[in-house]
Amino acid sequence: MDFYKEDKLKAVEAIEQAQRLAFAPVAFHTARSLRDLGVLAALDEAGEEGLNAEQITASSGVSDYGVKVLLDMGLSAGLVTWNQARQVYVLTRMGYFIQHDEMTRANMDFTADVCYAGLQHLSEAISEGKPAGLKELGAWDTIYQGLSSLPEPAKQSWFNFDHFYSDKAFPKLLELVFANQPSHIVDIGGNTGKWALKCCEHNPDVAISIVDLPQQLAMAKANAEKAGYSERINGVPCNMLEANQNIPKGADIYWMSQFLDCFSPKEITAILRQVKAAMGPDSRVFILELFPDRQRHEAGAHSLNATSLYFTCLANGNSRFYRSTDFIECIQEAGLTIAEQIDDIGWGHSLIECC
Ligand SMILES: C[S@@+](CC[C@H](N)C(=O)[O-])C[C@H]1O[C@@H](n2cnc3c(N)ncnc32)[C@H](O)[C@@H]1O
Repeated sequence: MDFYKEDKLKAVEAIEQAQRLAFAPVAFHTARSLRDLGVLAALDEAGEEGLNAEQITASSGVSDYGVKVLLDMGLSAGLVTWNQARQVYVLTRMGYFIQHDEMTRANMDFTADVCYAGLQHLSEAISEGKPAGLKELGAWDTIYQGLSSLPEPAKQSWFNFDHFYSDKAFPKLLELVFANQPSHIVDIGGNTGKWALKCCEHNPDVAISIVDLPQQLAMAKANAEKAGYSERINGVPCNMLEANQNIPKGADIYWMSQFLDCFSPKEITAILRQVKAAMGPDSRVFILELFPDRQRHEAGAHSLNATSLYFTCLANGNSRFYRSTDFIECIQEAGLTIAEQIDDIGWGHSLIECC
């Protein structure tokens, strides 16, 4: 990956960065507290004039001690600047993004509510090949069995994170997927049914079969019913890790969005073989994934590499966001042929079409 080919830091910068990393959890929680306690909002409203500690206390209700101890760390973390002459704090651009940017919020809440407690078990997860941090959320073997019953706020943050990334990609994806007017789409790992609902809204005739674990399907079915699409969306309970007979056969499209990254390479190949066996002569497979090595910006690769460790520590212990080169090997091993790959959809998704 081109972003990472050289060591760019001089020694003095490297030791400074090492300290930033050593205290990174403190900076993280400081930023989140400043956001959630309304301190960043108060500073945002004040603009370039800034506010002194007394004014921030008056506007946010946070104690004088709280304002000063948090904002002094905020200075070190780059969230605010300090005007010595006027004794005021001023919000920086980074502070602005922590307060307002939707992607930053989705990432931060996911990290805090879903991953943070579990990540302390990372070495154990790597040694055992199991999601050793998941016990911090519930007593399941993998997070997928527990998705519909995650405790709050983890549940909300998990779904916000997942949907944030898929929602942005939907308009372009609908255009690509409906180019050949499919009448039956099988959405494997269809989750809450968001994609199925979008497809039904987009096209009045298409029918969707959502294939997912039984406990997940209840939520998808309820959503389909609520939207008035229960006749066009059906649920197929199915554990794709078991040899299945019940994946609908001969559909126009087999759709897998952010699904295959939930599995190990061996499992991905086995799942794709099952899909291939269900395909008819004109069926197409569309795989929507996020690949660290296909990102335009280093921040994209950074986010994906970090999220991979959620898979390690909390999801199932053996999956990740793969490099595209590794992923393509699984597709080829399953006997599928790649017809097209389109990168840079939404927030950095890649769509692979296979036949
Ligand atoms: C990360 S979500 C993807 C959701 C959705 N497709 C999207 O793009 O937002 C993964 C989905 O795969 C489902 N899943 C995980 N393991 C599965 C399995 N063994 N068999 C069937 N579905 C599974 C989960 O229940 C979940 O709905």
